[in-house]
Amino acid sequence: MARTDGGADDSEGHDDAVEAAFAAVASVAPEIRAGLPGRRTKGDETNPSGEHQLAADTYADDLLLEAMEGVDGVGTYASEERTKVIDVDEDGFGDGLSAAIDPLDGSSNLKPNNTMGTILALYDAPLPAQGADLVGAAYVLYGPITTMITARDGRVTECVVEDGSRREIREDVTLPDDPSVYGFGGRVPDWTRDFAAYVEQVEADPSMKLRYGGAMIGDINQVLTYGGVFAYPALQSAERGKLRLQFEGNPIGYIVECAGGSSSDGERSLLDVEATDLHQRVPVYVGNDDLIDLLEETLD
Ligand SMILES: O=P(O)(O)OC[C@H]1O[C@](O)(COP(=O)(O)O)[C@@H](O)[C@@H]1O
Ligand SMILES: [Mg+2]
Ligand SMILES: [Mg+2]
Repeated sequence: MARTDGGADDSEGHDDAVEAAFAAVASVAPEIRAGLPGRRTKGDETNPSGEHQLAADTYADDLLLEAMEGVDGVGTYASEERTKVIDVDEDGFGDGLSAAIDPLDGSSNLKPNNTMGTILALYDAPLPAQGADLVGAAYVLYGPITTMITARDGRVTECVVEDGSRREIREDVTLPDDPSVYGFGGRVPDWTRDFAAYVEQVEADPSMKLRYGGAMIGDINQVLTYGGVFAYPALQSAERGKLRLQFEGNPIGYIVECAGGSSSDGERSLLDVEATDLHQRVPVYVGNDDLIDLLEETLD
């Protein structure tokens, strides 16, 4: 399902802060990328979701915190790698937008040298916040080239990141009408019966090809490019799935909805899911409207 307004509007004057936050993430993207060699192994420390952190996860997190501290209009910083929200405004009162960041998305892809990303969500509300309070979201894709997708006010733009600056390569990015890719996470035997029934229907369409890369950002960028559906579903062993609402589900739902697609937790738009905890998980289904409608009908 898609919300009709694609999240909160930007009329309350956050334009400069949203733009500055996008620029700040772009500015550190080359440094994050350059720091990846030598930070590819897991350490003993775990993040608040209980996953072992790579040196690269915490390295990227530190750089992004520093970058957000310099952004006027951003009041707080939270990330997948930290337990608590941090005040980053000059006065230390946390006034301004809330930035929620997945510093490295798909970090288990670092060992086999595959695609990864960085995700930014900007909420006009204290964290944890509902997706409907988003005023902007973005991601960086560390692929063969570094690109960045930004979304705000119902519009999505794709840029190449060069020397820490963005050069626009595609404006008004929308999902193609003739979807051709799908990527579904979780072990197949762990899928629910209803989700397996959905997959069967998707696979019955001869124009649909499997593309699953183990980094949501890589898979989402394929959906934005070719049209289709990405899911990290509710599992028999984990009814809330794997991905995190504040750092992953909400910003990706917002971006896909701004690009004319739909998002769902199985029942409703991701942007309508109640936020109860900073690190709460949520099943994520995003893609072309028809494919998400079919998903919601099948899971009903
Ligand atoms: O290894 P799995 O179970 O396929 O999980 C892959 C999924 O988990 C993630 O890596 C989770 O993100 P993090 O790397 O930020 O923890 C997604 O990017 C990806 O879609
Ligand atoms: Mg992630
Ligand atoms: Mg991560």
